[in-house]
Amino acid sequence: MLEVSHISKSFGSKNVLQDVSLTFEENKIYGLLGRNGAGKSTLLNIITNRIFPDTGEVKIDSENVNDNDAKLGLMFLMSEVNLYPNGSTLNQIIADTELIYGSFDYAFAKKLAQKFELDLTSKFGKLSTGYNSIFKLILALSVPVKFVLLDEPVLGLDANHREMFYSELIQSYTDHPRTFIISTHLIEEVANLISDVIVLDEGRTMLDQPVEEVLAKTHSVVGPETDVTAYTKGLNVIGHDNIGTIRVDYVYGDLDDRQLPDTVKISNFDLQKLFIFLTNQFEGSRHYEN
Ligand SMILES: Nc1ncnc2c1ncn2[C@@H]1O[C@H](COP(=O)(O)OP(=O)(O)OP(=O)(O)O)[C@@H](O)[C@H]1O
Repeated sequence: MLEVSHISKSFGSKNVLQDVSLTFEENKIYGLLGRNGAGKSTLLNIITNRIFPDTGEVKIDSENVNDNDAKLGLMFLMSEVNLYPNGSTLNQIIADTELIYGSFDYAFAKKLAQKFELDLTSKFGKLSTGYNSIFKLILALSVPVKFVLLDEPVLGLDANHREMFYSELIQSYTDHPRTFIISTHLIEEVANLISDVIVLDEGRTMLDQPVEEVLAKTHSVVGPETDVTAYTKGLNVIGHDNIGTIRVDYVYGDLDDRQLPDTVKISNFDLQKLFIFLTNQFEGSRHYEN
């Protein structure tokens, strides 16, 4: 179990993370969502000890990860930052990675390189943006860690390669279950992949729940405007659409046993819509978990 407790971090006068506490359980796939600048990369960097929080701590199985090689070796962070020398070949970087992590799934890495048509004798610095991501993803999926953290994993990948990556990730997870934390803006693409969703908003935890539970609380209420607004009065309406005389109210939360008029229909809506409405709400109506 990976635990983040009361993490706060400022850069100058900007509070980037404010009292963030999260628990990442074994063998789950977490989607870490948030608008630009919400603090996602900062959080992933703090978890993996690349930067340090002002307050709070990160623990794996109750042990602080700070300067703790045994615990840090259980995590791998793939991010936009290039940690590898431009002049090294991909094979050399793989060998170095094996040294750091103690072992490496060469067969799997080779299979992936073949599938993505990546030549492992290429120099790292010569890779295109997409292939730079592909190589780092191959590393992330081939190292023997318990926690794989992916920060914008599909940056620069074309649609075919993104599909391939998602299916390889599912296959790899099925073969060797472990915990994934995936920070992404491509919510629709990961919606069927993730088991739990975390939304960071302006450095605070807005949502931290299993996807199934979250979706069960989404209700789009459709019908004639007066009937819809009368029905949703007092409910947590987080957004609405008007299509001519038809109104859709988007409700997040449990519905009570109020009478549903015949003219009004209710169904669930998706994670991306929920994310947009939640992170667009007026300052005063935003609800945080901390
Ligand atoms: N080293 C730094 N020095 C100063 N400010 C920083 C530093 N790193 C991050 N920030 C600021 O912290 C805030 C959060 O950045 P962060 O990269 O964590 O957000 P993010 O959620 O990953 O955003 P994006 O989705 O745009 O990548 C931003 O306002 C950013 O400018």
